[in-house]
Amino acid sequence: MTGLDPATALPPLTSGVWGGSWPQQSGQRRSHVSPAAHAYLAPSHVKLHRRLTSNIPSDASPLLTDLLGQQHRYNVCIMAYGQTGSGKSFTMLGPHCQEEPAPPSEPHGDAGIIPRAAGELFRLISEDASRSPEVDISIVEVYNNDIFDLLANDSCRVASGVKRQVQMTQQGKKAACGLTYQSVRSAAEFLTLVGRGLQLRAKQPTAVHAESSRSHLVITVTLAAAASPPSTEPRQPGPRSPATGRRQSPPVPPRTRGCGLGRAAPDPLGQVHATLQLVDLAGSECVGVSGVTGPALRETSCINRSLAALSDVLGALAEGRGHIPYRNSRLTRLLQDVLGGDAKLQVIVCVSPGQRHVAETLQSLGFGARARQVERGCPAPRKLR
Ligand SMILES: Nc1ncnc2c1ncn2[C@@H]1O[C@H](COP(=O)(O)OP(=O)(O)OP(=O)(O)O)[C@@H](O)[C@H]1O
Repeated sequence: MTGLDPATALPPLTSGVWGGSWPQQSGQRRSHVSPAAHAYLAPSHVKLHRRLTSNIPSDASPLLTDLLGQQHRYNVCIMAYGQTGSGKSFTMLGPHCQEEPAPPSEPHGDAGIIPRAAGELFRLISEDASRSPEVDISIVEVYNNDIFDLLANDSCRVASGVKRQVQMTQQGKKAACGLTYQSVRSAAEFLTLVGRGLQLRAKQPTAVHAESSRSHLVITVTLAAAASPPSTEPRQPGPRSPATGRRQSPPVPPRTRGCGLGRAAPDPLGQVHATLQLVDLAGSECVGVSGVTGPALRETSCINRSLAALSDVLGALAEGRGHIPYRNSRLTRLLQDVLGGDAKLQVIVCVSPGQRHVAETLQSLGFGARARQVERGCPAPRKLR
């Protein structure tokens, strides 16, 4: 545990949703960002997350309901932001967040947003068997301003731990090409894949955090019309995980897509109805405090630069500038569609209560305030076919 300093702790911060509602019809105004889409503006959702309390927001559920709405559907992105060691991975993945996340055992327990979202997603899907979408996930990390596909079934990766780099496209809204998408049919399968991706995620001990994530983790879930009716054949159970003892999913062949991340759009492999992105950002870091040198220093520099680019994008969106600097970093390029596009975006700001982290805390709160000021097009709901 890091970043905690009870002796000098600041008074508890209030936890709550800022600007968490969508505008009424009368309050809507047109977007500067995507006028062609005739989108309407709505505040980003920004939540202040306080450590050492029941700190896992359990209200990802309404967003998932939007994702699978009966009448309309929206793309959704939930991201955790904060200084290194402030609890982002704990918030997104839950305790033991370097391993396969555990499904929530109780409603107000410590399970992270990602296992909660996975459970809720499949619960909602099971409620309406008539419209069972095909659920695919991709997992990438942005490391040293490069994008790596953590699900790539690459013999090179198995042999040497080298991850496959994903090429960026030059134009259009799609941010990455050639990503591996794996089909999942249950929350357990979903979390098994997340666990697999996490094993490859770059980590490095620093003076602030012994298991500091050195990359931004982006999990993208796409929901598409099922290509064929669900099979009635009973599925063979998979082998048990040696680490958790839970059953693993039997292997489903992965596939790659020409373009993976982005807003719901027709796709060569099926009709994508909605996209959910779950983002555990790497932590902002003061080099003097984290004490990193050598390659870790380069990582820190890339993390800080990409977070600054993210902040710049939010600033430009908040001010309604004509040019939004998405291209200044791969992270913002990858998240372009959810930042300036038609997704519902929830930002969770993680802060440490320690007095010695007050500068970073203020910086993080500034980021949250900036995100909250962003007013984008109220997503044009996706009509169901
Ligand atoms: N609410 C909490 N209760 C108990 N322990 C927590 C809580 N939040 C975070 N921790 C612990 O604090 C440490 C740092 O948390 P975490 O790894 O989530 O930070 P982080 O913000 O993701 O850091 P980095 O950006 O460096 O990866 C971990 O050991 C984690 O288990």
